[in-house]
Amino acid sequence: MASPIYLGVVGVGGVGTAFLNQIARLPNAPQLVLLARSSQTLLAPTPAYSPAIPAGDWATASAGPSLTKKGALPAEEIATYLAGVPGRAILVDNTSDLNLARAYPLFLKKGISVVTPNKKGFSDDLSLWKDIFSSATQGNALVYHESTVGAGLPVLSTLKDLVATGDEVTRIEGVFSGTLSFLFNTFAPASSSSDAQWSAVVAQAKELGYTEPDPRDDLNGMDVARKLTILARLAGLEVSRPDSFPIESLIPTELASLPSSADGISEFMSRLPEFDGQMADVKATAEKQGKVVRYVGSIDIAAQSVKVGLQYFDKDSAIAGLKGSDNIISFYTKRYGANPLIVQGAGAGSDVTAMGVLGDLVKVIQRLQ
Ligand SMILES: NC(=O)C1=CN([C@@H]2O[C@H](COP(=O)(O)OP(=O)(O)OC[C@H]3O[C@@H](n4cnc5c(N)ncnc54)[C@H](OP(=O)(O)O)[C@@H]3O)[C@@H](O)[C@H]2O)C=CC1
Ligand SMILES: N[C@@H](CC=O)C(=O)O
Ligand code: NA
Repeated sequence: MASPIYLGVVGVGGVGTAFLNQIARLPNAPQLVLLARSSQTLLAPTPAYSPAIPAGDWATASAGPSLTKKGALPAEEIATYLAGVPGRAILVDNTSDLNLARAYPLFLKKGISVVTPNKKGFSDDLSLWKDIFSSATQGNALVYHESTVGAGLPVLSTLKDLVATGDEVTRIEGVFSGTLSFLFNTFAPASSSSDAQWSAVVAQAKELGYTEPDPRDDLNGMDVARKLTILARLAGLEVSRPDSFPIESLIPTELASLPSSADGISEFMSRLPEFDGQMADVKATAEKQGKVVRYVGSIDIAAQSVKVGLQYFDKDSAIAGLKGSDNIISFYTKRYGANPLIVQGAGAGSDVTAMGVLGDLVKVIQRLQ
């Protein structure tokens, strides 16, 4: 008989909330026994791990007496709790926390599978990447992270299939940031004119839930660099760190040293309008050449090079014509020849990202049973 599956979810922000709403509508969903945010943890009482937490109505249930409430728990304690379930356990990490990602090997060695849209663990030191996958093998657990690149778009599954079936991937290129796509498509559209100020569009992208918890992680190019690091590693390149190649930042120099705290984010957002002229100049330079500016990335496998930054594009090109938060990712391979395999669609947003996380969860459940 199949083992019952139990779920621990960390993070109930934009993606976490959309994920919980989607799983609440899933038939035969696993039992949700742990739900944590930065300062609180909700647990199904042990030893029975019952009653479970209602995914779609956890806030109401947390006010009642039947669930255990604690403050923030260290990763070790979460892992010990999940390792004790009477079945198989899966951790869904819907945070962007590097420290939690650093604990994935601990979870995996205990047999707890990991599903996450959090890029940090897969794009930080190469040693962590190796530790994650060797720990999964050791613990007979699974790791899925489709939403770390292109949100819910089938980017990693496509690349893995190309590699696993023996195709030779030579180049991967495109637009990898939903936020930067939205910013440039709105601020410098190819098919119309726009009076939008850069800072106002940045605020809009944050409001729409496209940005990282700290929008500077999008504007400094690091989010794109992390995605390219993940893709390059899956394609076989041993990229040591996401900052091991040049990354063009769109953060005004004057604001570069603000602290990475909540206050630092607020000060950055409130002072950004002072520097709208800088991005207006970039846009005007492209326009003088009859082009538009876009933020793109590329990986050349043979040359072992990764590039991240601004480029000018003809107004009738596919990249210039993207809409909303769309990503476009082209895989050049030996089998596909001169016409790349292209994946395109929304590359940010809570619902599409949560879909990628839930799709991974469904795959893990199928493989564990
Ligand atoms: N938004 C998008 O379009 C996409 C997002 N992603 C990734 O999804 C992840 C989540 O993004 P998003 O939902 O937008 O972010 P949010 O900032 O909306 O939510 C983050 C959540 O994580 C919680 N959290 C942060 N640190 C910890 C911690 N140490 N322990 C427990 N909980 C913690 C926060 O707690 P609290 O509620 O207490 O603040 C919050 O609930 C990120 O890794 C992001 O890169 C990937 C693809 C697309
Ligand atoms: N902030 C990211 C979210 C998805 O990874 C982006 O804008 O692409
Ligand atoms: Na994806």
